[in-house]
Amino acid sequence: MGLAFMLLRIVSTLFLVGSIGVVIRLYNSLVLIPGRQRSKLRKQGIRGPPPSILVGNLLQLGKKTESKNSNVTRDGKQAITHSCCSDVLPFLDKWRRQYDMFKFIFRPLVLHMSHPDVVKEMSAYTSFDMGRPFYQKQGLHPLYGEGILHANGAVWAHQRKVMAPEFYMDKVKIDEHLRNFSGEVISKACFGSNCKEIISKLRALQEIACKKVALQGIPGLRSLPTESNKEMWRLEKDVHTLIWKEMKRKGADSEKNILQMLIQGAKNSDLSQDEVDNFVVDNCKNICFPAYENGAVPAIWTLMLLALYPEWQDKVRAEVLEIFDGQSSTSAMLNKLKTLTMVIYESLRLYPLGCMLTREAVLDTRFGGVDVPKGVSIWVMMMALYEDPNIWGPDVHKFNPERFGNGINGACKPPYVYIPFGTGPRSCLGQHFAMAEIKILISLLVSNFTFSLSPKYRHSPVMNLIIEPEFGVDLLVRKV
Ligand code: HEM
Repeated sequence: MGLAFMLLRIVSTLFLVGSIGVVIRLYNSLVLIPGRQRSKLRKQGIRGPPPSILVGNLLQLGKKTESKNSNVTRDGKQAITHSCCSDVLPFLDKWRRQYDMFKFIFRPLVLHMSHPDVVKEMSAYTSFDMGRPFYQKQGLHPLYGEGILHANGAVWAHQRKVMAPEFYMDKVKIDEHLRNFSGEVISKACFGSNCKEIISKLRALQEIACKKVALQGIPGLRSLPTESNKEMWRLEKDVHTLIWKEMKRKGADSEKNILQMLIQGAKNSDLSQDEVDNFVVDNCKNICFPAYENGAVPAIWTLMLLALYPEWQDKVRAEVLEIFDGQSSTSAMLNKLKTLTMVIYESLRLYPLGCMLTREAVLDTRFGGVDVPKGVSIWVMMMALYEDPNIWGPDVHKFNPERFGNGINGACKPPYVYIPFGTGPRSCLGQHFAMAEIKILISLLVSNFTFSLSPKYRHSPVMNLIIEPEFGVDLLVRKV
């Protein structure tokens, strides 16, 4: 009895001490450390809306304005205003004005900046990086060089798909077509064949991740065994297994694709077999995940804008017909598509793929004139920069590709604020691939069809990890 009582006392004491330890730890990481960080930043004049514990201001940030029912007419220019920042992140837009324009803290650990100078410094900074991906460390750049050429080939190989019968229909919801197209392109470029299952699972993974985006910052949430977390883990595992099978199946293949380049690069390293497998699978995942959506969505926005501004559609068509002259495209031809490049740049300004660039201070650092404590995340709000009249002039909310007539340097002051593909050592690995894909896709479409916005189209940019049209884009399509 006495022994049992003693044991019970020991266990309950251990439990009590353990619980107190956990509470102290949580209090420290959720209240004390962020509080200290906030106070350091506040002393330097950086203010922001009062954050709540755990989620800071994330829930407010996730709220968007009611989707507008824009009655788009065939010449619907008046019906659409291009003000993505205030549409997608209305709170951010409000706070930006309220708290000293550009600098504020918006959740305990996040320092929010959109001052142009910060971007310039960011491009030079490496101490903010948490390490470059392995393929970069090894000097492997699977999407540069031959990767891009391969993308060209893959896109052209799909020319007939774009011209499939459903595209001759009068009314087309373009989104699914372009997503399927982009999925096939990256699948071919990466694996040498159309791995529909991998792509559809990545899409499902992205849809779940979108729903959780507002809650991402809540500590520990990702590891709770909730239904959606379990579904996400299952999908992640499935994608991993499918890519692994693909890798084993094609191991000795002589075909030139990203998978082969990764396998080759990994083989030349001193990694163990297990590490090689994980390296190849993880990199394929990292490349396919952004490529699938990122290839399609900018093309969807560009088509929406060309449908809305037929004069630019005509200019792009004339340029494409003149340069391609009935032949298949080459890299040199793509480089000559100046008007189309200007249109794509303007489209990425008004409807950027992501609204921010993020870095974490891994050390106490001085950055943008501010002492940034270790552990603070810095979010550069690209979207806010793209809607700043001081940078772009009074027509900032207008679609005016002409502003890129003299390239990025001529379009904005200072030029480094326009960074659709990010900046520094972690900038977009697929930027040349993406530009080639979008250019070829738009060229094919404008040279075969004319299009205008359908009255069914509802303009409502929404943030689902990336900024996409909430209800898709409905076009009226006619064969040229
Ligand atoms: C127009 C389309 C695209 C845009 C606007 C875009 C934009 C971006 C941006 C802003 C980043 C973050 C850069 C930074 O933090 O500095 C990024 C990273 C990345 N993108 Fe893209 N992207 C596009 C298409 C693609 C495509 C098609 C692929 C793959 C084929 C791709 C692969 C990647 C990868 C792997 C990273 C991570 C790079 C790293 O962390 O080192 N992207 N992209």
